[in-house]
Amino acid sequence: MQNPILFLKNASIFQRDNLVLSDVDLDIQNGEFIYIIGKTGSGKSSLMKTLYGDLELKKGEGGIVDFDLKKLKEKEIPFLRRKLGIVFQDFKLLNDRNVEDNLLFVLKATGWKDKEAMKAKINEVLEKVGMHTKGFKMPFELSGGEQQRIAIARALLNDPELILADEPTGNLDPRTSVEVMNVLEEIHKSGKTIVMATHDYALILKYPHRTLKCEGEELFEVVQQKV
Ligand SMILES: Nc1ncnc2c1ncn2[C@@H]1O[C@H](COP(=O)(O)OP(=O)(O)OP(=O)(O)O)[C@@H](O)[C@H]1O
Repeated sequence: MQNPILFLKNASIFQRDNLVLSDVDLDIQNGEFIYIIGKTGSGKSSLMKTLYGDLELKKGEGGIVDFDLKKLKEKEIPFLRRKLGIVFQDFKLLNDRNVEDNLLFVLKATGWKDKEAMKAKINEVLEKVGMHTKGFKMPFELSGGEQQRIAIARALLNDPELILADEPTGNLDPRTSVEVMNVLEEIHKSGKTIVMATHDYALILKYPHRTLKCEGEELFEVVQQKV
């Protein structure tokens, strides 16, 4: 078997000094789509934050896209995040500039210089999420589902191997959630690995994938019927 794109071994997840999850063992292979489910406060976001370096891995071992989470230094975090695409529940678009400039901002911040290459990349990611005609729009002129699609496009800018999506449909109505989920499914089919935290059980029944549950300070795999 190849090296996992993401693993945790005997890991404990903390918020400050409070233990949120203990003895977490996790192995995710390239190309998988994984759900992390669990009630509010069960630790889904804390787990995701540990994976993108927002919370320190204080106990246990962990690796993600060739970075050692245990040894991760503050100055390495931006480089880790360039290899990840991160999608949040609340989109986090910059409201003072249009869609294209939101994407341009990220490209420039991550070292892109060539204007034509940046333009082509922006078109490519907008095309992928079906938003290529909306580049001139301001974020507040878009619906929630459209804003999330732009946020997904933004996550794709640096060709990440792995996408971490924390409740990406949490602010969306059921129909819009399905639209956004279809976009994530397409991205998965193109070969990307996706880890998605959600408490939307309707979605995971409609789009079944390996599912891990946070409960009682533990993370364990569940079969769909018991979800
Ligand atoms: N910044 C913080 N400081 C201290 N404790 C926190 C912080 N953020 C979360 N917690 C606590 O950590 C635990 C896990 O929270 P977390 O946000 O990971 O849960 P969650 O499963 O993502 O919940 P939700 O579905 O509501 O987002 C909770 O008990 C929460 O109160």
